[in-house]
Parts: sequence; structure tokens; C-alpha cells
Amino acid sequence: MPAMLTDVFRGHPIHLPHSHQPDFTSLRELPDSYKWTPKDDLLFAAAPSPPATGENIPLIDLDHPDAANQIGHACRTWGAFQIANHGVPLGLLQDIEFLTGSLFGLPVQRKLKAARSETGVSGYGVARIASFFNKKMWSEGFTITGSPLNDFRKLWPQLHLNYCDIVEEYEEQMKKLASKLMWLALKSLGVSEEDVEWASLNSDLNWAQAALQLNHYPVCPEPDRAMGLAAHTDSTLLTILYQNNTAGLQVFRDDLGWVTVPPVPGSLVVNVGDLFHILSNGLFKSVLHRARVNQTRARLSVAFLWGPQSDIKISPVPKLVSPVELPLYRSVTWTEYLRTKATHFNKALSMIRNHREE
Ligand SMILES: C=C1C[C@]23C[C@@]1(O)CC[C@H]2[C@@]12CCC[C@@](C)(C(=O)O1)[C@H]2[C@@H]3C(=O)O
Ligand SMILES: O=C(O)CCC(=O)C(=O)O
Ligand SMILES: [Fe+2]
Repeated sequence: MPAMLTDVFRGHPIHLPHSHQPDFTSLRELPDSYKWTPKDDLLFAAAPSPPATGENIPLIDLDHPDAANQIGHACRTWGAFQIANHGVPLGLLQDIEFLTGSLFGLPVQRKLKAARSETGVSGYGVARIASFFNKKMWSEGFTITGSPLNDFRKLWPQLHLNYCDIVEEYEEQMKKLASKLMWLALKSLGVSEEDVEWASLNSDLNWAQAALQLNHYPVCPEPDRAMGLAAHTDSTLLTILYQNNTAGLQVFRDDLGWVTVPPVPGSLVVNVGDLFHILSNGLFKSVLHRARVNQTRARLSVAFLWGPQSDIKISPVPKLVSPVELPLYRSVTWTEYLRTKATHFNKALSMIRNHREE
């Protein structure tokens, strides 16, 4: 039985000040601990130069006959794209948004009953990456790995079973979609299931596992100085993100700076994560992204963070490697990578990069 995602940080505690989680609604002014400057995040103010060109991540129709190539192109240039005609029922997207709003609308004391522990993955609290920054982020999160039953019972003593059903159905749909997207992207590189040993040996998605991250960015008195979720890449193969109708997600491109991803009703955002970057031998970019906040509207997002079972070693696909295209990374399991990321954050990829012998 492979180690589960739930256990990944056992023995790797991260101290996060959950108990100081503020009641955001009561703050009329932005406390100093939430005021970010370029010193707190080197890319904080990275503006496009020349200013905003109007370019944005592509919106891809999954029913389009050329969808695989469009996805491949987006993975190489942006590391992110939006999708329409993805097959996830609109009603389910509405249900997960309702659940997320209802969770974060609970009183702080109730939410803290399901607080994430220092060595745990699941539960309520600030995002794990908070430990790498001096300033606090204007957001709260809830992470689900495995069954949410125990946590949900504490949050909603009456309604927890209905909410568990929604999560189960959502994860089921997301799993199928994530796998479809990965194979479409790989197809654009001439890679099929037979070329990826662990996938061809384990049919029926038995090789996959995931976490669901619910995010809430409350209305903020001084949004220009605050940060919802600091710049990061995801440690996943792929992340599928649902955002409500409030903008806030931004992706970074070296040549464009921060680009806001506009919410398109009914569509989903897809991010290439670090493991897919490794698998593609660096051809696909793992996208640097962050979430900003605003003064008038609260924002909700739901990230489905998808990766392989913990015993599967991810390394560049042999078909993408040759005597001239050497493997850029050594092999790594998701668990090993998450632990490296928990210690080294944005240096994690370079820690597993192969260095060319001169
Ligand atoms: C599987 C995971 C990816 C994640 C760490 C985690 O164990 C569960 C939460 C995930 C999340 C969501 C918010 C952003 C992020 C960087 C974080 O702090 O927690 C990601 C982690 C990741 O992708 O590295
Ligand atoms: O809220 C968003 O748009 C981004 C969330 C995110 O990046 C994450 O949960 O990993
Ligand atoms: Fe993310």
C-alpha cells in the first residue's frame, strides 16, 4: 500500500499561526502585517513592460478537433489555459461554489474546530506556503485529502453528508478530466500511454491521487497593498481551478509580467504543475501564479490538485530524451517532491535538476 498524500508531512511539521486567523469581516483597515512591499515578494510589483498587451491565456474548446495541439501550445507558452465544453455539469460547479461559500461563511470558532494540524494536509487554515513569507496573506483555505467526513461533521453537524456527496462527485469528475487533459497535452508531443510505463501498467487511474483546496479571499480594505495567495507554482501534474465570477488569479510570463485570468462563466482554468514540467523534460512550463484581492467583492476558488500515487517515480518521458536532449531532472515521487517543496519552496525544482557534467 503506497504512502497516502494524507501522511506526506508527518515528520515535517510546518508552524502556521492558525489560531491567529482573523475575522476578516471585522477589519476596517489593513494591519501592517498584511501590507506587502516588493521586499516581501521580489515579483510583487512586476509590471508588464511595455504595459499590458492584452494577451491572455487561451480559452480552449475541448470539442475542437485540434484541441490537443492547442493544449500543447498553451502548456509550452503559458503553462496555463482555460477550457470550455469540459463535460463537468454546471450544476456541480454551482454546488461546489455553494459549499465553499457556506464553509467560509461559518463563524471562525466553528472553522477552527477543523483546523489543519502542523503535520497534517487536510483542514482549515492558511495556505502552507505562508511559512515562506514575512507578510500574511489575505485569504483562508480548506484542504481536503481523502474523505472529508470527519472535518465536515464538525463544521456542519446536520448537513455534512450532503456536502460529502458533492465533494465525492466533484473529485470523480475532476479525476476523469485531469487524465483526459494530460493525455491530450502529451499527444501533442507524440507521447501516448504506452510511452509512460507507470500509466500503462496501472489502468483505470489507479495511479492517481489528489487534494482539493478551497480558497476564500474576503473583501479587502486596501487591495493594492495586500496579497491573497503569494506567487507559487503547484507541485502537481495538473491543477484544475474553478473560480467564481470575481477576478483575482494572475499568471506570470517573463515577457508580459502578471496577467489577470478573467473569469469566464462555466469554464475552468488548468495549470501545469512542477511534476508535468519534469515529465515533459521541461517542455511544459509550470506556471507561476498568485491571487490578488479586491475592495468590493469576495472571491472563491476551488483547486483540484492532481498527481500520481506516492510510490510512482516521475521522470522525463524516455521518448522526450535523447543524447542531445538529456533528462533535465532525476526521478522523484510526489511525496518526495512535496517534502522538498515544503523545505525549499521555489528552489525545489532546481534541487532535483540534473547538472551536466562538463
Ligand atoms: C498536494 C498538495 C499541493 C499543495 C500542498 C498539498 O499537500 C495540499 C495543498 C496544496 C496547496 C494549495 C495552495 C497552494 C499550495 C502551494 C499550498 O500552499 O498548498 C499548494 C501545494 C502545492 O501545490 O505545493
Ligand atoms: O485562487 C486562485 O485563483 C489560485 C489558487 C491556487 O493557486 C491554489 O489553490 O493553488
Ligand atoms: Fe496554485
